[in-house]
Amino acid sequence: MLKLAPSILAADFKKLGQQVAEVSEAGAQYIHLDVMDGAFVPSISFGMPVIGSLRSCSDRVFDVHMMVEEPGRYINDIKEAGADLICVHAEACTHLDRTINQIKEAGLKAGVALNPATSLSVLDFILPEVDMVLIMTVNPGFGGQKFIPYTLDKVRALRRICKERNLETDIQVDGGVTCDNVRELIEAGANVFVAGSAVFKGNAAENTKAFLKIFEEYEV
Ligand SMILES: O=C(CO)[C@@H](O)[C@H](O)COP(=O)(O)O
Repeated sequence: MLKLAPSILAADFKKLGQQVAEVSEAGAQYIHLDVMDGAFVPSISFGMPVIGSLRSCSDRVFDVHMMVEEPGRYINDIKEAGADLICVHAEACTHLDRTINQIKEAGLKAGVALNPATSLSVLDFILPEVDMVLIMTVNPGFGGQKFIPYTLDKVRALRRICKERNLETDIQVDGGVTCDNVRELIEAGANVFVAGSAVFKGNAAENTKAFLKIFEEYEV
């Protein structure tokens, strides 16, 4: 199933709860929450208190993207705040296997994220252990960036590897995703689509529905 994960980084923070409720009611399956520490990425966003206070605004999957050095330090706190899925960067974990296990032992879905230039080979051994791989389609740290075209080949290659290994791993893409390029991403093999600006700039409910309408073209 194709899923939309609106990234609240692009939402109007003055009315965050309302915006999260709007995209949830419009049918978005996930809410994407970008946690940034100012070290792994240049910017600082928000953390547990914000995630916790948004939890009552939506019953959708809370998909927390940790752009944080050594995210293993925060797994239990993020779970307590209301996460359903935690995605950590391979580049930010000295002990990726341990961190993935921490997430799973906490009873949450586990994802691993890769920066655009990071090779898929880092997934060789961990792939069967994760529920989702996040292929960054921009360099992480900011919303509103331009999609990096070579990441499409990376998505294609990862879907091929998953098929060869008989794995139904979710492939999430994040950065510069719009209604104009989402078909190409679907055809490349992605099935979870993070969109910040393309959802929250303008009418968030209408933009959500526009993505979901495109997804219907692919549902059998
Ligand atoms: O993780 C990130 C940025 O690091 C993303 O989730 C962005 O928030 C996506 O924003 P758009 O490119 O869709 O505006």
